[in-house]
Amino acid sequence: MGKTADSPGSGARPDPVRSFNRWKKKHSHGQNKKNQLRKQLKKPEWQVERKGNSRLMQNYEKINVNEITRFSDFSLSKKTLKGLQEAQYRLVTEIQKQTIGLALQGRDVPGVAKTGSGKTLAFLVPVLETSTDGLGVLIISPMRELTYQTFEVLQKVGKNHDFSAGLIIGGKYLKHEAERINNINILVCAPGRLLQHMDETVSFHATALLMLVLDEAYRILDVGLADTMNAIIENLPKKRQTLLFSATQTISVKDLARLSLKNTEYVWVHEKFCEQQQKISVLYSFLRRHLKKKSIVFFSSLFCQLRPGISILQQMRRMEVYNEFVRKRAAVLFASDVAARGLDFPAVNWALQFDCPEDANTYIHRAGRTARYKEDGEALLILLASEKAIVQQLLQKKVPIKEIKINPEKLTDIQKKLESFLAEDQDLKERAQRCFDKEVFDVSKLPIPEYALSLGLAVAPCIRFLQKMQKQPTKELVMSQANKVTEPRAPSLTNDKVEEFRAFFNEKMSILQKGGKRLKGTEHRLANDTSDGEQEEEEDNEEEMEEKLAKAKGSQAPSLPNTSEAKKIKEVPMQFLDRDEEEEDADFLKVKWHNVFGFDFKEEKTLQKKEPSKSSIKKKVTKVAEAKKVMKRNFKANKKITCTDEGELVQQWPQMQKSAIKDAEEDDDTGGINLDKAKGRLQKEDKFDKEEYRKKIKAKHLEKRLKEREARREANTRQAKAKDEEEDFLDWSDDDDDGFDPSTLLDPGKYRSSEDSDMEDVGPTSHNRKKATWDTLEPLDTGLSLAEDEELVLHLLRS
Ligand SMILES: Nc1ncnc2c1ncn2[C@@H]1O[C@H](COP(=O)(O)OP(=O)(O)OP(=O)(O)O)[C@@H](O)[C@H]1O
Repeated sequence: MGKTADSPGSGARPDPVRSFNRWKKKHSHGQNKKNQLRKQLKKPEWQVERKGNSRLMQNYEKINVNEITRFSDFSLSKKTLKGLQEAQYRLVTEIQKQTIGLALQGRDVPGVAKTGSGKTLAFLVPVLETSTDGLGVLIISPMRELTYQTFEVLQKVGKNHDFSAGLIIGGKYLKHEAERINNINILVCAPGRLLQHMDETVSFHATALLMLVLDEAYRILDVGLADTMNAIIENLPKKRQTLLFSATQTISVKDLARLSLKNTEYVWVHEKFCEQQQKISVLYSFLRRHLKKKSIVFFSSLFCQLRPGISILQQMRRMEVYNEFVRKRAAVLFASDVAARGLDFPAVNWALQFDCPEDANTYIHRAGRTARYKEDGEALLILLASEKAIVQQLLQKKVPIKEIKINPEKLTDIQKKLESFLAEDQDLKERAQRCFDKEVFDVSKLPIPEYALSLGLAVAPCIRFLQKMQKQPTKELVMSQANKVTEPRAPSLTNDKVEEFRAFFNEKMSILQKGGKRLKGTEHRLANDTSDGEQEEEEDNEEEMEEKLAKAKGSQAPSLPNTSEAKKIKEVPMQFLDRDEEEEDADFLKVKWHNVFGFDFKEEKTLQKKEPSKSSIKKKVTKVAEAKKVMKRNFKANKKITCTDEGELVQQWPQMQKSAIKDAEEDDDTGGINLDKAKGRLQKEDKFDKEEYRKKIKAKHLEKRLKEREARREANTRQAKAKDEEEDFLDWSDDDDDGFDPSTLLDPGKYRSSEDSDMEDVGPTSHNRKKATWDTLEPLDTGLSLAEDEELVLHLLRS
């Protein structure tokens, strides 16, 4: 019998479905076990991240600056790279290229680069790559506006990170800040408020600090903030990384020591040209480092015309200066181009060209003052970016040039020294200010603030003609318009800048003019002008500004979800981002970016733009209002008192009221100016002055006439005497009648007519003489009153 397919038998195949199910059960059981095991083995996210970070950190040492073009070329975390990409930052700027790698390697980096070169990201990227528990990073900026800006960028680029970041900007909400400041990993702040928390907030400490960043370090380390910064630094751990960023100004070696910088790499990013305001420091530093050499420093003739305080041309003409320079082994001669041609100075080590030569030929002549005959010598040309055209000319002339980078560590910044010299010496200061004289050169093409600094002037003088020039189109402009040339002369002070400054100034003024307690405080500080007044003033202003901000924010309240939140915002005008408390409890390390007060910077900005604050509306200040303001301040002018010949003390300035009518108004202390009364008083004063003046003139006339009469009388006496002598002579020559010539006698008529005298009758011609006299005699106008004439006559009669 045959087997059916269904019948079970010993050789029957197992049911595939059942066996699959059995296999599946077994396999999934194993898989579950594996999964469970895997789960057990899995590390927390933060641990994984740390591991990744340490892998990245191993790559830091391999960073090669020359190979960096994009942020992704650095060994950065995914979160930072994502943030950078989302903010459209891909390629690095020069300062970022030069500093980020060094900072990641843990070096202290003082970085100097011009404004707008991307310094903010240069320090924020390393900040974001610093993993931290507690307060790990402090970013200090000198001004409130800067802290805002920095915080905005930090918020944008670091949004994928889990740190908490906070911005404290001062104001009266110290307590509110104090409650939250401890939960911050990255703190952006201004120095004054930070120190206040260090002093007053018991729970606040920075013992775990890993990185200190000073933005605009030059200003933070300035004398005005020196005490505050020293106190802050005392509260920070010594073992930390420090990044300092500054625009154009050098950071002195002393300051670097103050911050106890170690393992420092100075980064100086410039276009390999000298900055205008550095020129003088470069020259000074060069000379200090070549004290045993003989150098000639060439200034352009223009510089000589500017009278830098030493008569350069004159000295060049003087042979003894020439001889002395030749004789000395080490000396510096300041020279103009006159010396560049022809004069032979043996053994000059350096020909230094402080001002760019007019052309390649002048360069060659100047450089030719060194390396004469078989001697060695070197030539150095200090070039500004605006003078780079000369490089091309020199290359054309086949002059070999080598670019030298200034080593900032060896550069002595004498800016402050220059400024203090000028502060002490008014004459020197005036000379420096005169350097802006338009006769000398085209000041409109100057970078004014930089040029002022290079002359030691902290503030550029007011250049009226330049402002006028900006208002009126120049000839060139008119011509260029006629020729449809679109590039007019570009004055360096734009109207926008002037307007910007004016708005800023008005705002500051309006803050000062506010009434109430605060104003009194401000006045007090102004009068006392304490040494750290600058900082206090800044913080006080900050408080005022913050009040304004609060007002602006108050008006924003309706757009907020509920009133309690709105109240919160109103109460806390500063941005203070910290971690959410609930979240903090749940996961201590995982702290999200969270804007507690729901404050939107953009909204804030547009709000400020849309709603011009009272202060930004330009107020027309009348002279009367200004005078009142000055009166309220109770300033007292200096007195100038001189001593007359008679020993009487006379007050010259301020002029005293001399009129007899010293009105009772003086006692009228109503606090304002009564214009009508003041006018009346001035008129009376004027009348009194005129009378006094007239009297003085009359007295002078009288004196003059008396003198004239005296002189005439003396002349008459002399003539009478001469006549006597003549008569004597005639008597004596009586014997010799033939020798007498009557024509030698004086013509008495002539004599008389020339005199308006009423003297005695002298002989037979007296009648004629009298007639002649009366014919020509005009009635005498003494210019005096009748009484005075009488007095004069009496005086004459008496004498
Ligand atoms: N790598 C980059 N790619 C594109 N834009 C950048 C980059 N770095 C910075 N910027 C932009 O350049 C501008 C200037 O940058 P930043 O404010 O950092 O300059 P700064 O040197 O700090 O200037 P200041 O001294 O005036 O503060 C900013 O608008 C910034 O967004």
